[in-house]
Amino acid sequence: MVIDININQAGYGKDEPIIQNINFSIKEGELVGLLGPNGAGKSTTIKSILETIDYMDGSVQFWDDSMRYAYIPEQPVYYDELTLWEHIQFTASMCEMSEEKMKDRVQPLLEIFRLNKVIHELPVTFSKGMQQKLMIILAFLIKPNLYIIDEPFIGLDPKAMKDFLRLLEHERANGAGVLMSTHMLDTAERICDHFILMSEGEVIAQGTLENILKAAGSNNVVSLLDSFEILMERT
Ligand SMILES: Nc1ncnc2c1ncn2[C@@H]1O[C@H](COP(=O)(O)OP(=O)(O)OP(=O)(O)O)[C@@H](O)[C@H]1O
Repeated sequence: MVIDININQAGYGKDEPIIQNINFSIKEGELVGLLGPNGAGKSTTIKSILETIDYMDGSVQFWDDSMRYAYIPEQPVYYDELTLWEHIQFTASMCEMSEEKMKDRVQPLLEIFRLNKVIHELPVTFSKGMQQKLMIILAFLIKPNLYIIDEPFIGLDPKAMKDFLRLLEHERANGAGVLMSTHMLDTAERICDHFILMSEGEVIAQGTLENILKAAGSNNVVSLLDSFEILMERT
């Protein structure tokens, strides 16, 4: 087990809970998809896990204190005055990583994501996709126990997406867990082991694809998208 999440209520003010009764855990190597329409509460759930939410009643527990996570946000977050290389150095120093280890890990990533030529430039001059790649490189640099990824499928070009998923697969094989929020149900269906379907701040179904198809309860339901539509209609 990597993390156990039990959120009774959370939101942006104590009197107005936005999400309720969100309970799930993520095991080593598991990819859990957090799915739901706009406003369902996916980002609020992620903020609760990251403990950046204003109000939460519940608990978020890593299996042991030495575990750490990396968060890849949908909107890239960076320091305006630091270059790409300085971001890498700063992240490595926060993790007390040696310069040698940092270079070993980061060089292949810079090559894969084709950012070698801009290492001494400021991310503010990058395209959105390049900024997203910076977020991804920083996450893979620290090799966390848990990757928390908010909508990775918008902004990256097809090759970058393929490379990203391949690297993630490698991390999972080494025991990292992943929580990924997305609207891309066809891709989620292909890559996730577990699904959490949210609507209006609550979980309407969770489990394996088989569990979700079963919960939708129709013999004609063959895809995650179909099940989601049926389950949404019921709420
Ligand atoms: N900072 C905030 N203050 C108050 N309410 C907020 C805030 N951020 C989000 N909300 C509300 O919380 C609810 C859930 O929003 P959230 O961003 O968690 O949804 P989401 O599932 O991530 O949606 P999307 O797919 O559009 O990103 C929405 O009704 C939204 O208006």
